[in-house]
Amino acid sequence: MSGQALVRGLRHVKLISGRSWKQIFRALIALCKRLLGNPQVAELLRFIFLGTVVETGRVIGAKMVSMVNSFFLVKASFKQGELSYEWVSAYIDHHKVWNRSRTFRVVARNAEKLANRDLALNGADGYPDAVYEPSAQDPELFHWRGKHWITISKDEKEGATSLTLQVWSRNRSVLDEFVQEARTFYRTSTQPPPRQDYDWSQSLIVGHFNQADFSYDWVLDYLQSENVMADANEFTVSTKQTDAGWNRDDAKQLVRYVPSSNTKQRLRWRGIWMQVEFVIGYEDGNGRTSGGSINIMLHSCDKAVLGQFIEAARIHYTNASISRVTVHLTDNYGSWARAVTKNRRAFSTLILPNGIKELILADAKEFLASEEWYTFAGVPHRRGYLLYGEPGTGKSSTIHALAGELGLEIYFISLAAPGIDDYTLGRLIRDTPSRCILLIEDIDCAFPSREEDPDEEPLLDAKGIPIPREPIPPRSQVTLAGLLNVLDSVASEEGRLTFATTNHIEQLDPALIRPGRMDLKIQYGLATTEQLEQMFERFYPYNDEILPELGPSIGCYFSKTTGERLSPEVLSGLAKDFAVAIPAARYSIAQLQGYLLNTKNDPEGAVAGIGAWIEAQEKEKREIEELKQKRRKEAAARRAAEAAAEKEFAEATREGNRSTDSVEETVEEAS
Ligand SMILES: Nc1ncnc2c1ncn2[C@@H]1O[C@H](COP(=O)(O)OP(=O)(O)OP(=O)(O)O)[C@@H](O)[C@H]1O
Repeated sequence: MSGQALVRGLRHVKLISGRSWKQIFRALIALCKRLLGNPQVAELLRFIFLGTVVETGRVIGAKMVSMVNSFFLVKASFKQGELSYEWVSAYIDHHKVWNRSRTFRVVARNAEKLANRDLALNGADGYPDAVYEPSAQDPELFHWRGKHWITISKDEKEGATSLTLQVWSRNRSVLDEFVQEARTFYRTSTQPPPRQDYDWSQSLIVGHFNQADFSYDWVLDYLQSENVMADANEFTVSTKQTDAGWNRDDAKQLVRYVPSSNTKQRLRWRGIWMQVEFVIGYEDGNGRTSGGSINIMLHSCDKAVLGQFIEAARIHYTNASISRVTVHLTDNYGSWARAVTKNRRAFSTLILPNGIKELILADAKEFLASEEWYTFAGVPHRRGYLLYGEPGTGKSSTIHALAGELGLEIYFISLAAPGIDDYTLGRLIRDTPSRCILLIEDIDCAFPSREEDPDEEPLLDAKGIPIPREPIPPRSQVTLAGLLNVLDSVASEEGRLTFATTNHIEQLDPALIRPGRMDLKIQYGLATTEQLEQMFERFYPYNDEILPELGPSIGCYFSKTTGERLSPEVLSGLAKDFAVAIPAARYSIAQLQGYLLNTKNDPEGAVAGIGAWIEAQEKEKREIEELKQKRRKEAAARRAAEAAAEKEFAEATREGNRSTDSVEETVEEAS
């Protein structure tokens, strides 16, 4: 439009002000005619009209397509991280939907473990195979059950994958059936589900078992028996026999495959898939691990299944421990750490003076069997045993053998262990089950001690009066009051056998060993002649079933001089010679066991060499005694010198004070 036309138009607008509507309308029509007469304006209006028609057509077309879609298509999307994604994904993999695809991501995997092995280029040379994994791609058409067409597309956005299904059907039930079938396929598949990092606690049952809890041991043991490591490919190789691992029961196996931290294994248990995650704890200064856990994700949302699993684990554990004794140990933080299991020690292998073994066993059995009586009589159902005496005389061995005999687990507490104080001791005891053996070793370390040595020079003060010695502070943070509290607590009333051992009964407070806390006190002494004879017979038994031609074996020994097999009579004679050759109550069984281990297959040699061994022992004892005497004398001389120096200093100070006083007096007199 030219500038003149615009000016003319505006002039016209001015003219219309104050006129009637009819005149205004006429003026507008005249203006439009004049504008339409302009070819550029006419062109612009034509464009606007055409654009409006095309856009309206497009919108109507899209609306119609969407109407048709919603009429003939059912659409569903599945997002990775959801269990439903896994169902559909596994199902379409199984139906090889992606095999016709032409867009892949090539990865290196062990083809044997793949659900869709057809997508792998098998090598079978022990090296990973090239595997074609379907990647985000154009939709695939899947002819499901031969009658329904489903378009499947896979999208990857910001690392998250989703599947979109479009079912070509008027009926939504086709989609329902498809999802249902995928779900059933996944649940019943013999192919392990892929390892998952997602938190599915909303849809599946997840159980956490902490190392500090006893259920951890049950579950760990059970999982090993169920061969949970079968599909693992990440291990920590351990040669430590205390580490529970794969091949644990094979004694010949030198290395064990312990699950690596945070590895996830799949296991099918009674038809239900479960994913097991091992979280390995940290190792404390004593080489024990704590803080670990086992997390189990059951492919079920029935809580009862978890209960059944735990019960199965518990029963398995109990059965397995019939031939073994479980010892629970504490960690540095005052909690029960993982248990160790030891082979059961036969009660018959204990060599104790006549009747002692039988007495302990009968007493413990009677106690366990009389729970009702205790309740009836209103007496706390607990029993305390104090085993005291020289080191190496069989106190700990008795408790281990008894635990095996009674099928009880041992809860071992060392009062001197770091982290054990009154509070943690109480907590530990509360956390033990009823019917177990609570073993408190070296109970004396909770008390201040002072080893009185009769030969030691008494320490005298300046006036020559003996100074009482400072008691050596206890090695434990547990106080007597704390210990008594724990022994008397309600938690100790549930059929628990408390065993305490000490080498120094004289250091124990009488309150601790009174009946009710320590009901049976048994002294363990150095080996008697009778025990020595029994010990020899245990080391060199005579076994009729072993033929001499089979060579030396347990129960078959040959004379070094004649080469003949030693008869039972000869062995019995040797046992007597051995026992009388050793002074009674002079050596512990542990010491003699050490000696006999050197002559395991040579009973004659054991008897022949015992004299020299005793001589060496006595010589060693004498030397130690002499060294002790020497140290004592040195210490006494040092103390005497210190006392003399102190005395001299005190006298010099007194002398100095006297002379100062006399100088002051002289000065005063002079003034
Ligand atoms: N009376 C015994 N019968 C059988 N074996 C024994 C006996 N005494 C000691 N032994 C053997 O000696 C070793 C040490 O024994 P044990 O640990 O039971 O002694 P202890 O009295 O508990 O010693 P400590 O007071 O030092 O703890 C074990 O290998 C055990 O087999």
